[in-house]
Amino acid sequence: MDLKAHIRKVPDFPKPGILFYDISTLLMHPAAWRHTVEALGAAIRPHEPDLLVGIESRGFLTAAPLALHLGLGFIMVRKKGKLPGATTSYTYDLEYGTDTLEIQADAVKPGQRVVVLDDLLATGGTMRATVDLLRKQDAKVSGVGCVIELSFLGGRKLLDVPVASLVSYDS
Ligand SMILES: O=P(O)(O)OC[C@H]1O[C@H](OP(=O)(O)OP(=O)(O)O)[C@H](O)[C@@H]1O
Ligand SMILES: Nc1ncnc2[nH]cnc12
Repeated sequence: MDLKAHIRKVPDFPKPGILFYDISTLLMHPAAWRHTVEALGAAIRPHEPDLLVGIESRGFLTAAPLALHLGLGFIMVRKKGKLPGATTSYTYDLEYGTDTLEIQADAVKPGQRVVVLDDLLATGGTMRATVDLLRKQDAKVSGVGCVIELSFLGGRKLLDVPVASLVSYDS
């Protein structure tokens, strides 16, 4: 299956000069989306996760069906202030300013193996911050996965765990 044929490229979104890789067209094609979920499942199963983690918001679309497919629980990592109850948070640097991600404090038990999913890996900052957040909660991050990797941005260099991606763009 040619997944690239189902990923729409939108020039100058959300800012001039950015080429946006849009999974909306992939989500609208059930056969291609099923293939995507199954292929990600095959790629991350060897990491033997106890739980899957999705990063708000497009990471939820990726991780939640995959968790059902693999028969695993699913955990949300959200932007600050969205999760009820006690949370663990992690603040990281952006090009300008900072951002904060949160997880519910009781979501992962110490030592549990987790795999983190997102739709797309670009600079790797979001994925790296999520891995650090999970480690703050003593989770064992056994790998990460994404549908799309923008390899020219070098995101995987920020990560010290195996990275699975289904399609890669090198420019
Ligand atoms: O590797 P990075 O440079 O950190 O970029 C990748 C992140 O950017 C996008 O999310 P975005 O912040 O646009 O949020 P969304 O999923 O809610 O659209 C994408 O879904 C990843 O989470
Ligand atoms: N070029 C891009 N397309 C879609 N999502 C992104 N997240 C970060 N960079 C992106």
